[in-house]
Amino acid sequence: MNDEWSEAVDVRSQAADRLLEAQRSGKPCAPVRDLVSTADEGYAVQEINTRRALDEGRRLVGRKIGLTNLAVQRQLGVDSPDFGMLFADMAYLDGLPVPYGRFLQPKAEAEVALVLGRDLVGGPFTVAEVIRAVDFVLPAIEIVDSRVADWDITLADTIADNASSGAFVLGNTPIGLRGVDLRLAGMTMTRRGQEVSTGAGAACMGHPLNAAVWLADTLGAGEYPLRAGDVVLTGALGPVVPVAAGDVFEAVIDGLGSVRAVFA
Ligand SMILES: C=C/C=C(\O)C(=O)O
Repeated sequence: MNDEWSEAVDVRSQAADRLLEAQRSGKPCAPVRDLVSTADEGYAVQEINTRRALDEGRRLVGRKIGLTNLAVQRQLGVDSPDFGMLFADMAYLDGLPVPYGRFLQPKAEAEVALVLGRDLVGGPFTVAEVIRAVDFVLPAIEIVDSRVADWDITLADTIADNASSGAFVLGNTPIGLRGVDLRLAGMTMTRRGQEVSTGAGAACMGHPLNAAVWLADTLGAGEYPLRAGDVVLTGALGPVVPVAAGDVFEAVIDGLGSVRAVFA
């Protein structure tokens, strides 16, 4: 290893350590953009903490796609999608308690979740190949969280921070893609009965399957391609909403049904 290379590795490890310590201590940290500035560097940091998670025995069960919605990009001041890893311990059941205390600064967003029945290795993929790989679709609430204080994030910060992922709740009624127009599917999310976010499938890169093709292509040739059984959270359909302890969110997506996140 030359000096320049080992210095880059060291800097990325420092960024990964800072984010992991924030997660473990429950105390948000400073952004990591003093250490990493590009998307690629952010993914290198994310991968360090992914390896640590896998080494600890956490099970990879899917991916989230983030920043697919122009409104969300504007909210966060970024201009491209990204992805993060979903582990089994991040999954909660529809309508059952989600422990508020596991998050630092949680926000909720409603999404279309795809569950794959086939691997998507290699690529690039056509939309037809991705459709054939989707076993079923579910409504989902993703709880995003940032280890970075006050959500003061750039694209590199959020990518390094596992795309600001926190947890997710899936609906319980699987629906086939046949006959569902995800582009036109409207979404309404309420908090304690009050409407707080609305949108439609088209808000997610024009169609949630476009986001899925982007993800499959991005991961297909890498170390962690999409596999049969993986959950893919395709990205927020409407504005992201802050969560307080005791909140109950319900998201309804036309054609897919509903899902509830109940914060204990
Ligand atoms: C910061 C996270 C954003 C997302 O998860 C999203 O846009 O879906």
